[in-house]
Amino acid sequence: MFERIDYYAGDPILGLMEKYSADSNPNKVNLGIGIYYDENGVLPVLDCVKTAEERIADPIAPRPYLPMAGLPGHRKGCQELLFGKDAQILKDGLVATIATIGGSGALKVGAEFIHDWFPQAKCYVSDPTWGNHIAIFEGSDVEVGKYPYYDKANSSIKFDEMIAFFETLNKNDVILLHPCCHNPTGMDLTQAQWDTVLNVVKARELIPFMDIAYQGFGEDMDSDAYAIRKAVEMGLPLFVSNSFSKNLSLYGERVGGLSVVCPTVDETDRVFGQLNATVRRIYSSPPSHGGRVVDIVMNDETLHEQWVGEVYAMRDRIKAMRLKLKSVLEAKIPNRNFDYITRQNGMFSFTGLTPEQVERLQIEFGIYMVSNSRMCVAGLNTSNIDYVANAMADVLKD
Ligand SMILES: Cc1[nH+]cc(COP(=O)(O)O)c(/C=N/[C@@H](CC(=O)O)C(=O)O)c1O
Repeated sequence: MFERIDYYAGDPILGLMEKYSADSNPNKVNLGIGIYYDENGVLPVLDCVKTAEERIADPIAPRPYLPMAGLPGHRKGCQELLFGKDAQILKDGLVATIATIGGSGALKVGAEFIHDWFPQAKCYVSDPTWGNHIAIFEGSDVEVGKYPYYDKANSSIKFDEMIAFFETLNKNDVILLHPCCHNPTGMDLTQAQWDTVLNVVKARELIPFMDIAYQGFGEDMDSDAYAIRKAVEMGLPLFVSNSFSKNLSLYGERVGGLSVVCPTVDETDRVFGQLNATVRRIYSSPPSHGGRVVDIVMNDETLHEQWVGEVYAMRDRIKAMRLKLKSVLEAKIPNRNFDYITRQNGMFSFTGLTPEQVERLQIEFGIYMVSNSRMCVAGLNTSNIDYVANAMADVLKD
């Protein structure tokens, strides 16, 4: 019956977790999946989340279905985080926002919407990008192309090539953009470069789809949303998928959002309705527990302030690990340039190691990175960073 079904080769990122868990090496280090671990190598529960959880637990309430769009407070939290608390478009009711099953669910609903209502559109992703971007859009029968983005040889962005490529695209083509903390390269555009990109988007009437999964891990909550708010200022139509997995450390609660900025209230209503219809036919409604945590943390002023501080502490620890790794590697291999480690932003560093070197790190040292050479810097801490740097130096020297 099912003998013709293909075997699943596994996911290049999630599959690493299983390998890592099964590895008996006492020195093993997980630099694979984009998860924030604290200085003790533990996945933290944020204090603001603990408070929210206590409020949810006492008194414990029934668990009815949520609306297809999720809790209003979850949706409001997404909107104010992305566009700014006092954004005019929020006052004018020009943003259709739904709570989703993580950022992945937001991308899926967005891809389905594009497929249904912009059937001629192709979606272009950065080269390289988070692998699941391609799988999600192709899974919704949206043709996916790649735009030039990362220059491996110079650890830089192929900016002119990228702009020239965007200028060849057709009206309503979608370009999937990382507003901050690019996955997997960590290389972000400057604000001036974003202005140039958005001017081309406007001129070519492209559809910008911005996927922000690490807001707060780059510079700060507002700076990390620069591209989003600039697009709004320019009056562009805009899709934004956001994830609370990382910055609320709520990975398994599957909390995120999808927002669509529209020109008129009537169009916002139409889009909001179809987003609901799309949710209904895929997963019907989002999970309630995570939604309630998001609602409480995002809308309680004291907890929101505490949350921002906790995200910045995670951000700063990652930045400290970048500085330390760079200095240790520079000391060990003085003739090699490691500036890229501190020029990159957010959780990831694109180390430029070859697949063979990545494999050696895994087999000989129990150090797990993604095969494309992406390292999750948040997996480093003062206890393992010298071990990792020494191992990297070993494989780089040979
Ligand atoms: C850019 C980006 N967008 C969306 C997501 C999905 O987020 P979620 O809210 O968990 O559905 C991830 C997850 N990235 C990490 C984990 C994964 O691959 O699923 C990663 O890149 O390791 C991203 O890196």
